[in-house]
Amino acid sequence: MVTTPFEAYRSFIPDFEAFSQSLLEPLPMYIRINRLKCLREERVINGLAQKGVHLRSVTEIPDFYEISPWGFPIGTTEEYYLGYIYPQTINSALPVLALNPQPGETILDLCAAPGSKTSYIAQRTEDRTLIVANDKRIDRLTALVSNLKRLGITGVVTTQYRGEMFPMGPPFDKVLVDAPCSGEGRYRITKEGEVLYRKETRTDLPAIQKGLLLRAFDLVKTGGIVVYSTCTFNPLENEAVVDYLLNRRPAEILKMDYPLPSHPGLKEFNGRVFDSRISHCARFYPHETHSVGFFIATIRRLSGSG
Ligand SMILES: C[S@@+](CC[C@H](N)C(=O)[O-])C[C@H]1O[C@@H](n2cnc3c(N)ncnc32)[C@H](O)[C@@H]1O
Repeated sequence: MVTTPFEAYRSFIPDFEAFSQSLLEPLPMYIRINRLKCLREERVINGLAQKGVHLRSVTEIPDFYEISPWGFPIGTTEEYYLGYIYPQTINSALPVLALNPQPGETILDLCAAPGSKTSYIAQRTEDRTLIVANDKRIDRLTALVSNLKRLGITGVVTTQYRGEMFPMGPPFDKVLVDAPCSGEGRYRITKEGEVLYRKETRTDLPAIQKGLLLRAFDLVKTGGIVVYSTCTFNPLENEAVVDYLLNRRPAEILKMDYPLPSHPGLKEFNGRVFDSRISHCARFYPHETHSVGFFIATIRRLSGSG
């Protein structure tokens, strides 16, 4: 039996033993082909094959490929420097697919750096949407700008605000809140017993997440979409945050068909009962998706004052 820090979640994580076992396996590695620059995918497939790297198309997610061997330093290849590929885990595509960005829309990515989702939004819209990519950290925004430049993306404006205080102005069509979180979904243990991706934080993450989601909602137009995502299992950073919004604003949670296996949002946790609409949120587990753990709420702003 594998011991993990997730015993408190045993009651709701499906097939808990398989889940725990999966945390001992290395994380599969994926890339996205950047079609804004790479017009012939054979160029990438053949170029990487010459270096001993093989690609398997992830049929469920447009533009994504699993690479083998997993540990290959893909960020040192010519294909990476030319902006033809972007290393990105498959779950990270899901909030963008949920946002369903369309050319001509104005989209705010409230916690954007280093730009994995911003750049996928640009790719999905052929760089024909105006994206405002915000992050509170300048060092991470610098990485975002460098990524966008390498990928050949032009339709992005960057801003540096605490998202909770992002200035009110003309409303956006859509807002993505890929929130700072405890990152539990990235937890793995190596054969040597080393714990990967464990984050220690003294910050009150749920308080920050609630502030970000509320502001995102106020920044989107009536009928517009807010997607809230985290890579953690913790219900206090997921369902409880969405519950907080539902109690304060006129919102609807959309029931989505995600292309990877998912489970409904929880009805309750530790005796705390959540709004029944939260069952339309989606939870993703690493042993079922072969990727990191994830949570997504796709929210529509309704008219009215709440
Ligand atoms: C999960 S990461 C975002 C990853 C990014 N969406 C991507 O796909 O590349 C969370 C980001 O939120 C930023 N952040 C943390 N607190 C914030 C706040 N109060 N307002 C805005 N950004 C914040 C962090 O600097 C970090 O870059």
